[in-house]
Amino acid sequence: MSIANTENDGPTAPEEPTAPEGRTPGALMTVEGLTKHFPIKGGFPIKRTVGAVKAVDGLDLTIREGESFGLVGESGCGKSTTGRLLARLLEPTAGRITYRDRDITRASRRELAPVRSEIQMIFQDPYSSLNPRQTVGTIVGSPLEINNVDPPGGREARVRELLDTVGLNPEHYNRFPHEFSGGQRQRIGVARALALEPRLIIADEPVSALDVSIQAQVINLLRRVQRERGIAFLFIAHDLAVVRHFSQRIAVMYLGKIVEVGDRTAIYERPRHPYTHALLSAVPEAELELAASRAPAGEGDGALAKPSAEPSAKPSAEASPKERPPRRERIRLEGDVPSPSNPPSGCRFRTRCWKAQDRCATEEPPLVRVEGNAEGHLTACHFPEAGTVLVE
Ligand SMILES: Nc1ncnc2c1ncn2[C@@H]1O[C@H](COP(=O)(O)OP(=O)(O)OP(=O)(O)O)[C@@H](O)[C@H]1O
Repeated sequence: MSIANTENDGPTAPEEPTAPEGRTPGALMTVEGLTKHFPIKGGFPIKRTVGAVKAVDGLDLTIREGESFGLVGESGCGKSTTGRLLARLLEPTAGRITYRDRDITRASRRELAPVRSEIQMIFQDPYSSLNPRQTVGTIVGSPLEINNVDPPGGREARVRELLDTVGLNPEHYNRFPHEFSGGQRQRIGVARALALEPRLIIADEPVSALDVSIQAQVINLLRRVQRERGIAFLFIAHDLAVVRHFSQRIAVMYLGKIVEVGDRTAIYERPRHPYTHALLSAVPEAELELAASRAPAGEGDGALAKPSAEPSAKPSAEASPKERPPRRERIRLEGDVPSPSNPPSGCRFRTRCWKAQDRCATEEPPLVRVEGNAEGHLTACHFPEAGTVLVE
């Protein structure tokens, strides 16, 4: 997709997300060995567990205060399940989730109540995620009501303010979801997610169901609220151009596991895992450059990642040809993601990997910093790519 900067970011918006109240940015949520196996039932007349869908299978990651963390991978890799586990909408099979130094893995409903208000979700489908029988005012105000929050000035005033924040007319308070377009409905979802002033928003493919032109507007809205309010985001997507546009750090997921994680520049300019390389090569170069030219500057950003207030079809003028990342070899990934109920032994990607050798079938590669990787750039591969591969 191409990104048009149609959302007004506002002249006073800071360029980088900052932790609110001057707190030092640090770990907000840490996940260790997170696992979710869905049982497969079979047999007649008595149904028994005959297997398991290993949707998430030993995930380690950290989301820092105020950062936007991208999680990408093909359909069926376990991204949505991860998002729902982190929001504690699903019970993990194993592993640990720590939120602000508190282990919330097995927290009871009551213990979770204060955490739930700090962690909000935005869903993919703006049609099914809003109750068609409720007015916009009721939908956006429901988190306030459920949590018994009475903001100064009252709930209605707060909801109207939220509608204004997300670019909707506060006068539409009494309208119903069907009276809005897809993009506007997603804005309603964003307003609802903001109602309790969350610290973390888990956005599960928030623009995938929208028209390309509308996608850009919603992404720019999310970027703006992230920057202005210092909210951490877990941004789930299969589209690498979109994630680059939004996230400072990115994890690439394959069949329930993270295969590579690093800051944006490392992932896009020096991918080491063949799967990351393949995903990147599926995104047209022009889109990556365009997304890069619009991405907010952050740690590890290269010269391409200068924010641009004006939409432009060209890469950033600051980037000399020498500084631009070289073009990548095109790689066509054959076949589908194997079944998570019976993942390949060793490296799970080996059945689709052009570099696979015997060792890949017997030994699972750990997620580690490999030679030549920058700090924080981890790769799970026995035979990592040498860096960016030039075309011809
Ligand atoms: N409730 C469930 N019961 C059984 N299997 C499930 C359940 N939810 C998800 N799965 C399976 O877990 C695997 C991972 O699904 P998940 O939706 O997390 O992947 P994803 O990467 O988000 O893909 P998509 O982009 O298509 O949503 C899939 O094989 C899916 O069929």
